[in-house]
Amino acid sequence: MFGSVRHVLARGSALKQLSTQGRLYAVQRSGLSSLVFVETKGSGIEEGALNAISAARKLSGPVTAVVAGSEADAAAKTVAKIEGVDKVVVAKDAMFDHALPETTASLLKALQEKEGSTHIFAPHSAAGKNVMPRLAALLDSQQISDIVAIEGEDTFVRPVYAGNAIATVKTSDAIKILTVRTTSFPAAVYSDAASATEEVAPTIDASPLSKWVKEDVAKSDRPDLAAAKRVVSGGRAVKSSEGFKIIYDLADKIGAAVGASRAAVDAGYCDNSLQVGQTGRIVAPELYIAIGISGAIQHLAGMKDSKVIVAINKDADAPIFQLADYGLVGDLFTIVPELMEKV
Ligand SMILES: Cc1cc2nc3c(=O)[nH]c(=O)nc-3n(C[C@H](O)[C@H](O)[C@H](O)COP(=O)(O)OP(=O)(O)OC[C@H]3O[C@@H](n4cnc5c(N)ncnc54)[C@H](O)[C@@H]3O)c2cc1C
Repeated sequence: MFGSVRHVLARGSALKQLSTQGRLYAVQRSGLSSLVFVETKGSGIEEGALNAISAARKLSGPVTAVVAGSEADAAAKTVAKIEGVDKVVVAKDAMFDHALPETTASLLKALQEKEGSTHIFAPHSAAGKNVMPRLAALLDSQQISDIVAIEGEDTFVRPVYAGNAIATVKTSDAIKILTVRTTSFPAAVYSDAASATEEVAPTIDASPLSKWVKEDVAKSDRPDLAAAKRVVSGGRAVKSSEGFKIIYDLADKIGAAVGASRAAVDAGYCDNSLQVGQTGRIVAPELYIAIGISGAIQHLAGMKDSKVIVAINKDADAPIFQLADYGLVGDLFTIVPELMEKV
């Protein structure tokens, strides 16, 4: 089902190459260099940056991390210790808080021009997906989204059709704008040595187009879905939010994060931050247990790279069993309590 249909898409017309020729020469003369957008969380950073830095490291040339926000100086101290980062540029200004897309894109454009970067990376996170297309438009480039491998300085691999095919994309754009599927690149590690940091204050204005209102995040003591080693997910078959409790119980028993299908989320059985799939979170844990989930391609797109997949479903012909390493056919309300007794 997930055979890799490979095709090469050559992008960038001759006209476009001519129009960007000046910039192409400018970036080629100084060789490859990458800029990585690191999203800050107050004085901390979003972990996806570690995977984006690993991806950038696959190219030759220096890697510069961009840290922005009112506490960027504190966050920069963390980023400077990430292995593979050659320099951290720090834009300490409250206008960069919350990675508002238009303002952040303008910052990255200014830094690309300053550094002469050939490649700009961000995680394929909500912020990355929001900022990078705007940056691509500002730089007259085309974004390549959700890359899972890098074959060369202009050639990248990404899933298409909800992960049912793999496209190898070759771009002739002078500046490559890339979002990275974080589960496909190892997280960069921290070291004792710190790279250089440089404070910058580019002359850009905060965009009036979007403003920060508030954050409404479901609080949970369970492991974070994206980083968890084990995930237990429930589908429509749990029938209600009370029924979904069985998913939480098993997850807590084995120290797992909780996920859900879109049908379970849409029915209001659980919070939408738990949704796994094409329009939810992409996960690749060591163990994924899908309970009462049929295995629609949009769900599989978010979990098919899990190392071991266990499916519990009363329909022996459910598509999820084509992907599962272990399958239990039967009623989840019988099987899950039995399983909990045994683990
Ligand atoms: C553009 C688009 C994007 C989408 N994005 C996502 C996404 O990100 N994530 C996602 O999950 N879906 C997504 N979907 C929806 C997707 O197509 C499916 O509708 C959804 O995944 C189905 O959820 P489900 O498996 O829980 O429900 P169902 O398909 O209804 O499956 C329920 C399963 O439970 C089994 N079952 C029923 N009762 C029991 C029982 N008592 N014990 C055991 N098994 C039982 C049934 O046999 C069935 O296989 C998207 C759809 C579209 C069009």
